[in-house]
Amino acid sequence: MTEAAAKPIPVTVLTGYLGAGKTTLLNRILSENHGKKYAVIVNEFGEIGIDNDLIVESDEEIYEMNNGCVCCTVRGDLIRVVEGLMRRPGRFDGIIVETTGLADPVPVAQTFFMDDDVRAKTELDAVVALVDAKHLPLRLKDSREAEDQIAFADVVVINKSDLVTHDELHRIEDIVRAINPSARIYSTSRSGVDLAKVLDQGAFNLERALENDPSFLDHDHPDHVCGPNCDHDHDHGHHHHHDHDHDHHHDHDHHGHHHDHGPSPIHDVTVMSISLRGGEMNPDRFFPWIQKITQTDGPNILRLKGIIAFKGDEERYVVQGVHMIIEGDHQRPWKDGEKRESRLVFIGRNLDREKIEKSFHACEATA
Ligand SMILES: Nc1nc2c(ncn2[C@@H]2O[C@H](COP(=O)(O)OP(=O)(O)OP(=O)(O)O)[C@@H](O)[C@H]2O)c(=O)[nH]1
Repeated sequence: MTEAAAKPIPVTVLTGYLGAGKTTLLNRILSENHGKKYAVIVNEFGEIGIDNDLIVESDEEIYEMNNGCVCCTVRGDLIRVVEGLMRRPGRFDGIIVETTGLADPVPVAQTFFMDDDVRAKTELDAVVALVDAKHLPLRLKDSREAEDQIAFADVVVINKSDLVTHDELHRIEDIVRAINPSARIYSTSRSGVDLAKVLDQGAFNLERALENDPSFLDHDHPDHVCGPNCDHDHDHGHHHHHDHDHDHHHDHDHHGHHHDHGPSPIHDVTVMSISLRGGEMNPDRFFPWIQKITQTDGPNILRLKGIIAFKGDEERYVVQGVHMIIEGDHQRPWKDGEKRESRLVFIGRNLDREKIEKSFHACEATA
């Protein structure tokens, strides 16, 4: 084995709340000409895989981990994927893990210390948190996750600076600094931060992680014990001392005690997702519908994203939103043999599933 191959592979964990700009940053990493090769691991939330469709096409290897409960995905799939990558030394310069917007980055980070083999061959380089400058004040009110993600990060990228004033941006910087005084903080739009400030940082600080959470390295971390229906294999020296009975569904995650502000609440079970799948859409119905729904239900829509097939349109149309801000664009031509269907996911609170489903299907093109 060459010396280069023996060097631990740096791992960058991308975190940040739903819609903050993680995939936008990932796409830059995959498209920019930096001469490095990354393996990408994406964990997504929502029943129908859309995130993978939003990642630019590139030569990089992309591993999707769909719908796993964060603790199980981390303990199972993530270790397996990383171990698989490690068997091919020299092929990658780094690993990037994009976590779901609702995930606590702590168990993801822990993975790189728990398994001896993984620990020896990888090096957690930095936890990078994306922050949506426009919606952070709202997030800090309603989502403990948003604060936890910032608190645990080594690098914080305050994104969407185009949606706020200078004064607001300074206020956001102050808030982020107050939550995490030791992080490197950058402000940008379209996740346009200099990649040299994000990758290869050597910024993860185990001592700081342990200071914030003395049980960070414990195999039996109290926060990350799985329930009885956990389906991951328990062969990592990880035993179940107590059950906290959660159904292993996609809409929950765990909180580490890495940021000291009182007892940890139960995960955010109020967040739900609605996955819609339909045929070709009539644009004259679809656009007014999506406009209306984001105006009326916007406060409850944390995230929406979809790939839409419009009748008579040769290209796939991507629609994305965060609360009332929505954007859309053609992505690429439909490929031969690709099913021309429309998929749309809403993630939010108090969403009326039946109403949304029915009105979505009413936008379908009739023959
Ligand atoms: N106005 C504005 N929009 C942005 C900016 N960065 C990203 N967006 C848009 O915000 C939406 C969400 O961006 P993503 O990069 O998909 O966010 P994400 O964090 O990967 O989202 P999830 O994976 O769903 O958690 C997309 O519609 C982006 O085009 C920005 O700086 N300004």
